[in-house]
Amino acid sequence: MEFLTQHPQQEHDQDQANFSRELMIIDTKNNIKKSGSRVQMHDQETTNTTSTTKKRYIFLLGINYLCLFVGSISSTLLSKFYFNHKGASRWVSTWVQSAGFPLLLLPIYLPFYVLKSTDRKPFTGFTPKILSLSILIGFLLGFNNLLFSWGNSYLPVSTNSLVLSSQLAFTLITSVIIVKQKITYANLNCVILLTLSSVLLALGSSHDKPKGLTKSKYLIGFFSTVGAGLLFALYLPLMEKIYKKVHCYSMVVEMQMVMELAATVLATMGMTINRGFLEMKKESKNVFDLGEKAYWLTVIFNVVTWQLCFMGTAGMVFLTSSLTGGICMTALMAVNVLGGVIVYGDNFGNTKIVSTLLCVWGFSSYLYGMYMKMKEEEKKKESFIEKLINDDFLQGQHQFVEMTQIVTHNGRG
Ligand SMILES: Nc1nc2[nH]cnc2c(=O)[nH]1
Repeated sequence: MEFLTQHPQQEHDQDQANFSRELMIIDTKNNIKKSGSRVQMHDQETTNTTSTTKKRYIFLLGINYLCLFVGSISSTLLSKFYFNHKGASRWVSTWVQSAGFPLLLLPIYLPFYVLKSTDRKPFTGFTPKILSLSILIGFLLGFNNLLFSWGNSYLPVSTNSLVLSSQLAFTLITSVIIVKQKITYANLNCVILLTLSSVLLALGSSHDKPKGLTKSKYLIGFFSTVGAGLLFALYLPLMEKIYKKVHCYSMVVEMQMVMELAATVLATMGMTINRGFLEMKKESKNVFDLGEKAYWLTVIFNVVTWQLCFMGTAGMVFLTSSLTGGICMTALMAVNVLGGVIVYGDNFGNTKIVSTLLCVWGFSSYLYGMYMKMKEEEKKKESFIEKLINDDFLQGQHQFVEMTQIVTHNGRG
């Protein structure tokens, strides 16, 4: 998708309203420059380009949110499916989170070689700095995946969710520090409501202790989950910061592939050292209670859905901001609970109902705030365009008067 090549360099704004506004203003300015004083014509051109850019932006945003939505819900349900049917390997559940990276070759190569919808050859925009940063962040993501799996496997569901609920608040803090995210009423209100919602969710979850949970294992699980929450809160704004140097969405997918590759190298080293691949074989033959075929299908679907989840997250961060990405992910936690109720018949008590309502309230008020802000920006943009057009028109008139004077003067001479 080459249409987002005009990523503004100086002012990478932190929400999608500003981002699309800037894209449109750049388009507008270019059109105005190109068309000189043919005000009527370029006015039409400007409107067309602006609405096309906006439509494409919204299309891409929709696709990414769909990936995040489908990926997050299905990977959560499938991870639970794996553990419910006696799968127990921490290394396997770490590895499946990144091993699907070759799937990203499809959106990377299809547009250039098959669809021919872009002139940009894949992997051409990488500088050594961007490449090494992608690898570094990939390792960080791999380590996060490991901690996330350890926390999931050692801690009771409720405690794990309770600790993870701090992740969004961490993300707010790190994005203020790293990308200078402004704290507004809308985002603070949303972070507080979603955090409250996750805390309630955790309190309303089952208190089943995994069998054989010793104090030391509990501590390992606790600190793993705290570490995972912190790392993820670091990962989101770091990606946003790097994306300031990225000029198109295609490159975001390519960077994502490099990151997932690095995370997979880490997970594969862990798997090899800890005999994870052998464990996988054993689990498939003797442990998984639905049989070998179901085991491998579960692994494959886990691999695919985790890729959707992470690609959706990266796209959301690029198209909006790290905080909005984090908010969208957290809001999906409540949907994940509903998924558990529908698919596994989990109970849906009062606490979960209140938690879901808080989540819907937090997320919808945030979306409404963004919508209002976008409208305000659009109004500002319209008056800005009008001013540009008028200036352009007046300049054209001025030049015309000057030329007439010269011609008249020369004619007289
Ligand atoms: N730390 C962390 N890792 C994840 N991996 C997938 N989802 C999450 C999440 O919400 N937090």
